[in-house]
Amino acid sequence: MQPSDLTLVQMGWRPFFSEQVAAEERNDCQPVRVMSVHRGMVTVSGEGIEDSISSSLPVPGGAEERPTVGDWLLVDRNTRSLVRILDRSSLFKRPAPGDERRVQLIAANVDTLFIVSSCDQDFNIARLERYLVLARDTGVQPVVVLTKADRSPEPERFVDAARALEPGLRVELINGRDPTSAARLAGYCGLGKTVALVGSSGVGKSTLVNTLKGSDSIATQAVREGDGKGQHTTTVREMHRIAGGANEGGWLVDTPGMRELQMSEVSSGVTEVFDDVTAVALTCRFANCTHGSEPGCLVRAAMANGHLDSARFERWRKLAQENADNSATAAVRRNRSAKAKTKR
Ligand SMILES: Nc1nc2c(ncn2[C@@H]2O[C@H](COP(=O)(O)OP(=O)(O)OP(=O)(O)O)[C@@H](O)[C@H]2O)c(=O)[nH]1
Ligand SMILES: [Zn+2]
Repeated sequence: MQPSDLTLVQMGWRPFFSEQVAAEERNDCQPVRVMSVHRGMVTVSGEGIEDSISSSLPVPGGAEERPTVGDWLLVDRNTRSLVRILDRSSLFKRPAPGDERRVQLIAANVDTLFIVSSCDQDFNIARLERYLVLARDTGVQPVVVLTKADRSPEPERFVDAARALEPGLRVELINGRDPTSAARLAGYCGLGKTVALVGSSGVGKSTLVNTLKGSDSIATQAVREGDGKGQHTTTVREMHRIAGGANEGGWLVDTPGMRELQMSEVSSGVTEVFDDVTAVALTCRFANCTHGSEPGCLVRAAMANGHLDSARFERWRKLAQENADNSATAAVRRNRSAKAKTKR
């Protein structure tokens, strides 16, 4: 089925977006969702429309005012030109490769993040914490998906370790190659829901994507697209329809950048995921304590008496430092683009 046959609700349209569009605006404009992004162009789907349009805004905006995968756009009903980008419910971004001072948008309007790890030597608590920080900071529901359950003699051990990370954290144990087993994830992939996957190489992300999508493989999902010069190129779609009975399926974002996310400007996520550590750190009587060798440091005292796990404290310190370093670079970037704007 082509997305153009789908209703807006099936594509993920909900009150959060429709409330942003005034009644009179609907006479001239219609909402479409970005399925993939290419140089200067985006492929979009809406009610009765599937097209490739220019990604330029009528008035160029800031670093985040560019359409990305998963975005909802308003386009002119007649010319199909981009009018504006609707506010996002969530946004994944990262420093642009090769130029850390620029920001690259990865995906927007994601509802759920599958944090994929396998029940083997790939399983790593620090890595799960990193992804949890990202999910919390972005405001996306995290679900830890443990693959290769069929290969581990004691898969429950991994489930317990993951559950211990956060009270109420969703953890699902599956065999990604088995559709019946992967169906445990159906609840997160319902009507119009958008899911993205993160996880290291080889844990089974592509396998899961293919299983959730049903029969067709990623490689066969190509979109024919005009490049504006009359020629045609074939590009890979980055939003995949998830198989679901009676068209109740959602969407899977599978864009390469999603797999290489970094920790930048995620302070609130760090605080939330490590609330146990930050709570102890707040009790420390020195405001600028490094919790190193300062005499009387309460964080070190908590570690000494077993109230705080020192390994977890170290993981927090590393992530917080990395976030601070990357956020400083991001601040420079924003400063620079603000200056460029006032010059215009
Ligand atoms: N037994 C078993 N094998 C699996 C499972 N999930 C994935 N595999 C296998 O693990 C290997 C790697 O899976 P991929 O899906 O390519 O992993 P990936 O995360 O997409 O890796 P990258 O593309 O490198 O990021 C493949 O041989 C899969 O068949 C599972 O649940 N059980
Ligand atoms: Zn201290």
